[in-house]
Amino acid sequence: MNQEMILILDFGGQYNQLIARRVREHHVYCEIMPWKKSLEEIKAKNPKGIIFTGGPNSVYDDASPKVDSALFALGVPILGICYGCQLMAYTLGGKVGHAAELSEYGKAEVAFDTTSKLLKGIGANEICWMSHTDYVTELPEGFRIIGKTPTCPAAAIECEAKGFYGVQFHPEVNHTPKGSALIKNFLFEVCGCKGDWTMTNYIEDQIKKIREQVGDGKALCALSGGVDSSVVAALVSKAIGKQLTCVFVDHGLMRKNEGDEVEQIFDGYFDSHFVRANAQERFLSKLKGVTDPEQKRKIIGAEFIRVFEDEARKIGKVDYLVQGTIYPDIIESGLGDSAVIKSHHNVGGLPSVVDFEELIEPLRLLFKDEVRQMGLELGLPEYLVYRQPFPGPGLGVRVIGEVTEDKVAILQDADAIFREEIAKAGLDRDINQYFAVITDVRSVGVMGDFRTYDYTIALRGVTTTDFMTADWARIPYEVLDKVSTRIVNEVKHVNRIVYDITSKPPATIEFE
Ligand SMILES: Nc1ncnc2c1ncn2[C@@H]1O[C@H](COP(=O)(O)OP(=O)(O)OP(=O)(O)O)[C@@H](O)[C@H]1O
Ligand SMILES: O=c1[nH]c(=O)c2[nH+]cn([C@@H]3O[C@H](COP(=O)(O)O)[C@@H](O)[C@H]3O)c2[nH]1
Ligand SMILES: NC(=O)CC[C@H](N)C(=O)O
Ligand SMILES: [Mg+2]
Repeated sequence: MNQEMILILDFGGQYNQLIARRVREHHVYCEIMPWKKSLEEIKAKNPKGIIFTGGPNSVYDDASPKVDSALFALGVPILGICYGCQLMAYTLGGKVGHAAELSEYGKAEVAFDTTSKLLKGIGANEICWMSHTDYVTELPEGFRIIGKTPTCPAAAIECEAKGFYGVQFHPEVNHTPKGSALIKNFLFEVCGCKGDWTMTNYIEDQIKKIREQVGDGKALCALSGGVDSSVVAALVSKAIGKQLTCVFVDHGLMRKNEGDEVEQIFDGYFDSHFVRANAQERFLSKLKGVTDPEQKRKIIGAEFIRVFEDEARKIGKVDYLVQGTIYPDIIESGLGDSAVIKSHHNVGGLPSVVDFEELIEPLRLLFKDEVRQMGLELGLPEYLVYRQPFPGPGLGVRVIGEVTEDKVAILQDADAIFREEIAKAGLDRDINQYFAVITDVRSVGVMGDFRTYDYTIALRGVTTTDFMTADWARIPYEVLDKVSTRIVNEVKHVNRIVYDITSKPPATIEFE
């Protein structure tokens, strides 16, 4: 890719993803790189500008992350944020102090010197969001102060001649209303970016790259019908057409009619081969008698791989495996110094087992909303692009206890009614994920003067942006009432409906 790019050096701050989002919002491409990368690797990226992120450490600790001072001699503009600002000042010969009594957390009004390029169009007094204890006490040579608060004398600094800027506050968060404007100024006024990052260009670049990589080889794509794998299949099929085979594994744990729907949509949809592997019985027999959630997940994950291997063998020699890995997947798996959040047991284990030479992951640097945008540009219909996520293990983690054909069928019917009513009420875009769960609890009911002893269905609906934390959705009572009435009337062996009102944490989104 030869378009202009900004490099974000990650020092372990909590908002690093947000910095990347803010930069890309201005149509400038950027990548996050761990601070440990060598000067050579940084130079090889040929960045138009570098942003140092915040971080939990203090620069005067010997063990804290540092940068090669030669970085400052590359002639590339640098913006340091919080720890990044302190690190820049420290490395260039300034001083950084610690003042526990002067810690600033939250909003502060910063008085700016608006003659600075970085502050073009920004007011003389603006609210900015702070989160620090250390601060720059002595500027390096050639620097001047362009922003201060009563407690922080160097809230913003610059060395215009070299294109070095530092801010003690966090311009990337929404609590700094003019933060986006400041980042824009850094990109356009300081680094001279043009803003040439568009999804159309990115798609073209990726298609070219994939063609070069694959040559006349063959590739395989695990296609679930979910957003990420659908978009990646659309992209790769545009690049290499018939050299790609998409394999959809129907494990019998899909939502009602979903297996047929996926087949209907994707068989012949792309210019590639499509295979539906009907593996319902294989999965069910492996899951017989198993009740432990982790064991269920492991069995499903392993069986996925077996099915996949079988399909790969039928196709012959396959050199490449296409995956819909997206940026948050990578960040959550512990890129740089950010903490590992959770490794879900899904089909991520495929490449180590099946013999592929290389992975193709063209979405690995995109955020979910960018993936959706790509899907739309590639012509995928909105209902596919805006689907709610559906976990790889499927209903296997929504049937509590042993998975049986009967319980799966009851759950599919109840879940279909719930989803139908949510859509009818126009709530499907507001609630980020919603589904039914069949609990392993049976209880006594009375229906038509008879005693029943049947299952309890739990409904779950959450609002979330990142799926790492979530709140339970305030679904209107009338909608819940309708769903409840319909399920107990239309689905046999269900006599009780409950609604889950826990957030994550302490609960998780899925029950298992
Ligand atoms: N039933 C399936 N058949 C084939 N591949 C699958 C199946 N379920 C999951 N996968 C593979 O596992 C990957 C991870 O699943 P994941 O649910 O995270 O992504 P997705 O289904 O593509 O998108 P979404 O997050 O919207 O559900 C998928 O991209 C796909 O490659
Ligand atoms: O592809 C997947 N494979 C899995 O094994 C898996 N487990 C949970 N999820 C989805 O991840 C999000 C967070 O789920 P939890 O709060 O239950 O951990 C929610 O969106 C879940 O649906 C999975 N996705
Ligand atoms: N948010 C940050 O980057 C904090 C930097 C440094 N640890 C401080 O306390 O000042
Ligand atoms: Mg999925």
